[in-house]
Amino acid sequence: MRSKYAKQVVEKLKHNYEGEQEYLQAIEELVDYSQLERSLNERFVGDNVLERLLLPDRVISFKVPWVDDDGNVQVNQGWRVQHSNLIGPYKGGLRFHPTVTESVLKFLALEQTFKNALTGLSIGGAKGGSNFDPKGKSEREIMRFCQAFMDELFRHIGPNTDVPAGDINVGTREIGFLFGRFRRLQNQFTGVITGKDTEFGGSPARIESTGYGVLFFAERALQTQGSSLQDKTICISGAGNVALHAAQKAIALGAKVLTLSNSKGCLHTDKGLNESQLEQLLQAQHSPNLEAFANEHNLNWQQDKKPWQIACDIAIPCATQNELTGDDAIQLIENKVQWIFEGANMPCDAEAIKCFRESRVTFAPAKAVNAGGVAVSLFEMGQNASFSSHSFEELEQRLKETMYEIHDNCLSDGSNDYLQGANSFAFNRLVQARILQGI
Ligand SMILES: NC(=O)C1=CN([C@@H]2O[C@H](COP(=O)(O)OP(=O)(O)OC[C@H]3O[C@@H](n4cnc5c(N)ncnc54)[C@H](OP(=O)(O)O)[C@@H]3O)[C@@H](O)[C@H]2O)C=CC1
Ligand SMILES: O=C(O)CCC(=O)C(=O)O
Repeated sequence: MRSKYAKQVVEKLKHNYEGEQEYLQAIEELVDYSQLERSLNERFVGDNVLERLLLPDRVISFKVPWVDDDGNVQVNQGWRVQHSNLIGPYKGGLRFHPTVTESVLKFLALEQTFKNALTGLSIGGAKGGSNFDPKGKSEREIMRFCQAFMDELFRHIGPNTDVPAGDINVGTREIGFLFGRFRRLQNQFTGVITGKDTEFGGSPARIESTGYGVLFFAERALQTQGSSLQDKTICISGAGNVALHAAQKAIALGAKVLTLSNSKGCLHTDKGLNESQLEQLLQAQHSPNLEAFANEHNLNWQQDKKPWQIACDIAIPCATQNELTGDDAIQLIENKVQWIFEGANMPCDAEAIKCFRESRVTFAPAKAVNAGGVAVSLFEMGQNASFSSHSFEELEQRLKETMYEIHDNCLSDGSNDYLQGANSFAFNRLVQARILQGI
């Protein structure tokens, strides 16, 4: 139930940002699924804390002119949304994809702020990117685009100001190009961006951390319900960084991974993928060609299909926002799915969340489940600040402990409701910080 104050704030934002569908969707989810009424004291309302927490501090928007291989000048739009540095430097990934808009980045930056607060660590929230489509571009074109993007971004970031990282289509290669340009422009070697190659300050576990973290969270959630991942069937969507590392860890923990997918279709096997198949998929430098892989290994390839029509115990959407709709949720529920762990950011649309909550399915939101990536990014920042390094094993252990702690933070309000618990924990931290730091 929204209070009168929360209703007024949401109505105002809906009016002011009409058309920013993803941003408004994230706002409504946060307001509806948290125990905001517990914060409704005089200061919260009088200081208009809710509106101030939901609005980004600033949105930086810029043009990115770059030269293609034919010598033509192309122009894309770039953004950095610095949502909140109340509890730590702005932090969050960069996404290069034709579907990127200001609304998408505003939702991602808002979610990032709450996710980072939920970790209990000292990290603020931001997100950035461009509508640049790297598909079909040469490596030199991608490099020139990254350099042009950094030619503007560099003046807005710094190790204590704002620390970007990767996201869709921004992996170790792109981070290298971005970091190289920053270093040249500023003549500084600092931890200004995370997800770097380990040869120049990267954390040995950052690539694996989001996907592995998803599975550590799932492991803890199932343990709490007296169950385990052993022999559970899992449908995963996506075939990028998060999806493949989630699949790899799921297999290592004894589960059966039935699907992967990409924008072209879905790979399916009732037997489950094995470790060496995952190794082969992880060798592909960028999102692998799943259809060719399915043909090579005699697996089932379903063109233009999503994984959600396949019966499984656990569904882990790891591709993109709103990829799992209300109809997909109904299908999963009919097929007796028991757990949903969001690996991507906001992959379940509002209708799907409603369906899961009305059924007996356990639903755990992205801001809790996929927080392992940003947590290990913070470890990379610490490593860079102290010119030290850590082993993979040490970082994986810290990641596991952090994911268990995030899991327990979600349940700390006693509601046994991951969505409500995650939002409320993060809200409480941010509201406190907002009030204590004045107007
Ligand atoms: N990388 C990280 O550390 C973190 C990532 N996340 C979130 O996880 C999700 C995946 O990110 P990541 O794995 O890094 O990205 P990648 O670029 O590595 O992979 C993205 C995957 O999703 C697929 N995909 C993208 N858009 C669509 C679409 N519209 N329909 C179907 N499939 C699609 C891609 O397929 P194709 O190649 O065909 O486009 C690809 O297989 C995102 O929501 C991201 O915000 C969250 C926390 C941290
Ligand atoms: O590692 C980071 O800074 C951010 C990761 C990210 O973009 C996310 O959690 O969605």
